[in-house]
Amino acid sequence: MVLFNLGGPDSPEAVKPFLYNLFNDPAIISVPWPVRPLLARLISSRRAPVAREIYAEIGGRSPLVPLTEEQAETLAAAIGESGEGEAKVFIAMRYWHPMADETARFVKAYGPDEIVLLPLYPQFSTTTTGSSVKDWKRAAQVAGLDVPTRTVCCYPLEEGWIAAQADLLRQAIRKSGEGPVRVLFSAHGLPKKVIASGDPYQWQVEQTSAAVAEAVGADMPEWVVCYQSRVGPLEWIGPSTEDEIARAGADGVGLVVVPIAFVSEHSETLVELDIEYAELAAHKGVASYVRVPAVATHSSFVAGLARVVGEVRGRAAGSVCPNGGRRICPAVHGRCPATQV
Ligand SMILES: C=CC1=C(C)c2cc3[nH]c(cc4nc(cc5[nH]c(cc1n2)c(C)c5CCC(=O)O)C(CCC(=O)O)=C4C)c(C)c3C=C
Ligand SMILES: [Fe+2]
Ligand SMILES: [Fe+2]
Repeated sequence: MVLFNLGGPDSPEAVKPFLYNLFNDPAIISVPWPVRPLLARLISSRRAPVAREIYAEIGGRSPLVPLTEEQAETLAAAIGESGEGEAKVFIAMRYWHPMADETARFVKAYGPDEIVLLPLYPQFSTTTTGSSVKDWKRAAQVAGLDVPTRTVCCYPLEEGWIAAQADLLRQAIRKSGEGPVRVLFSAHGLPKKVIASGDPYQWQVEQTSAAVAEAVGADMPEWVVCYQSRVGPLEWIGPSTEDEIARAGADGVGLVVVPIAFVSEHSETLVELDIEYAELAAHKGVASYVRVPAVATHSSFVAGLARVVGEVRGRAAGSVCPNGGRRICPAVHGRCPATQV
């Protein structure tokens, strides 16, 4: 099994090459070669000092790889216990090490009889899962890895994932104390043109948020979906998390903020949500500000991942949609997005 995530710099020196890899991805910047690498060089040079300051707040490096390794170990143990048979779990990061080429060589040396590609992104986007799957296919070919492969597209409504989020949210609501509270489901944003070209991400984020709100049940306060982490000059989907924080201040409500598209902690949760947005909330007079932790190795989440893997193992090789393909994003696309990569 191969877990996909974005990856992050493991030292201050790695920030610029990590950003270069990110902006040189055609799924992130859709301009043709050779303009894209030139543009990527320019943007990564400009962004690096800002990004270095962000990572300096959390020790100069992203915790994403060690946290993903913990998820991999926990998932391997859960699959072992479920009686589904032996599973070795590898990780492949999209923009920093260990990247697909390195991982594909390790997988080849291990010699599996079947591979399951499992994104650590519950909602499908061409910019995340789509990009990782495409890169894996290239790397597997280079490594001479010719093994039946199943690709999980997404699991926005998976029972264990929803239960884990609802459990953590319920605890946070209890912590937030007296007074009216509003829940912000905050997801990483995307440029509007990505959504306009058929990306199901926003639709799936809304589906996840509604399912978590329903699972929390009677204790669920009013809630809204919003989008964080905007970079670049394009217009992004909204409302922005910053605007929602300002609105909460004006309305005199406290906030509980749920990272709804991230399953582990990294710069966008530990710096953006915990430092920058917490400061903004204080500045805007928001009565209280509680951030829900990422699901990480929550037992319900890991059990859910193990279930998704169990469902796709042994099926006909190719892309497998555990959500029923056509059913999951009817308003946005006709087929499972993973089959279109
Ligand atoms: C659901 C997850 C993510 C989507 C969708 C996504 C799209 C996207 N991201 C950028 C630009 C940047 N992202 C950066 C960091 C980053 N992004 C995600 C996830 C999604 N990105 C994660 C998990 C991280 C954190 C990495 C870590 O800390 O380990 C960064 C770098 C940090 C910074 O400079 O602020 C950039 C830049 C774009 C342009 C985009 C969609 C087009
Ligand atoms: Fe991002
Ligand atoms: Fe699908």
